[in-house]
Amino acid sequence: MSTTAGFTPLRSVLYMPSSNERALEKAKTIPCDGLILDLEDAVAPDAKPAARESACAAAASGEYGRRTVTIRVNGIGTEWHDADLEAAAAAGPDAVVVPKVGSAAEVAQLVEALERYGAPDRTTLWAMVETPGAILDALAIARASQRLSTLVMGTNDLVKELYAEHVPGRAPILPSLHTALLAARAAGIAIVDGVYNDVRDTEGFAAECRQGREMGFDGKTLIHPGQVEEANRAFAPSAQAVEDARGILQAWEDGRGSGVVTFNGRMVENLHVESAQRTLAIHEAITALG
Ligand SMILES: CC(C)(COP(=O)(O)OP(=O)(O)OC[C@H]1O[C@@H](n2cnc3c(N)ncnc32)[C@H](O)[C@@H]1OP(=O)(O)O)[C@@H](O)C(=O)NCCC(=O)NCCSC(=O)C[C@H](O)C(=O)O
Ligand SMILES: [Mg+2]
Repeated sequence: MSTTAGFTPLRSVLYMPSSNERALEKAKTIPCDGLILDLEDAVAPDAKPAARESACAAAASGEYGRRTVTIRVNGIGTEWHDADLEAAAAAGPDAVVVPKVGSAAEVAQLVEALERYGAPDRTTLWAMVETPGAILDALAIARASQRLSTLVMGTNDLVKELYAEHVPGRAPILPSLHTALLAARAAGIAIVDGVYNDVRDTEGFAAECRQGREMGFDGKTLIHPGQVEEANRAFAPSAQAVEDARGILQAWEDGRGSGVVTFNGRMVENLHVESAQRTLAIHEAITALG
């Protein structure tokens, strides 16, 4: 995991079935910010024990460089959950991703289990919010533990549970996306958007990245290496945004002492300075990835 001044880029977080050895190998060269080694939906029941071993070996290998490496375990209440969590805790990935987290009490239960199984302090918890109950309890979930660092949208399950439909623009789930975003920001944690299922539809994917960025997501979860480049571009500050941020800081510096200045004809107050500083911190963290 690569972090600059406490900021870890999560523009592109790629799922891969942990049962797919080729994908696990290929991931070492894919320029994504994060990996989710999946044990849940992408792995058939009879392949789960072997996939668990492969995911844990990969996470413990140290062969994924600067990428944030996570393991998605099977959900609470499934026959695989306890063994997944115990093995993942011992492997010590950057995070353990838990699907279908439903309440703050479940977060507390997961954190207690990670500690009981000896997970290193560096291993955080990522909670997937993908059920109606999780959306309605999103703030309590997001604030439930210091160990919870990230919310992950599960938009396939959400659409399924709502009896909704996948449509361009995502109108049926926008209230849910906003609610989860509000919760993450109120709790001061990261949040990544859901996946785009049509790996051939590059235009639709780019539009959804743009929408996610404009809403405030830190990045997007992905299902195919071909989606990485666009997500990295969409969730990074543009060259213009970086230039503007530098200009705002300079204008503020030049007008030292006054509570309001202008930059390119636009009003600049302290809050705009804070946004500019955040933009530059993100830009520096991304640049440091090399
Ligand atoms: C979607 C896929 C099944 C498509 O597979 P395929 O048609 O085989 O892809 P390609 O032939 O284009 O693959 C080209 C090469 O890239 C490698 N590859 C493909 N996908 C990945 C990947 N995700 N990570 C790493 N490498 C990947 C292939 O191995 C090929 O390599 P090579 O042979 O060397 O050329 C497939 O992309 C796939 O399985 N994707 C991941 C599916 C997944 O993990 N799903 C679960 C998570 S989504 C979800 O559940 C979200 C949430 O819970 C919700 O509710 O929304
Ligand atoms: Mg799901």
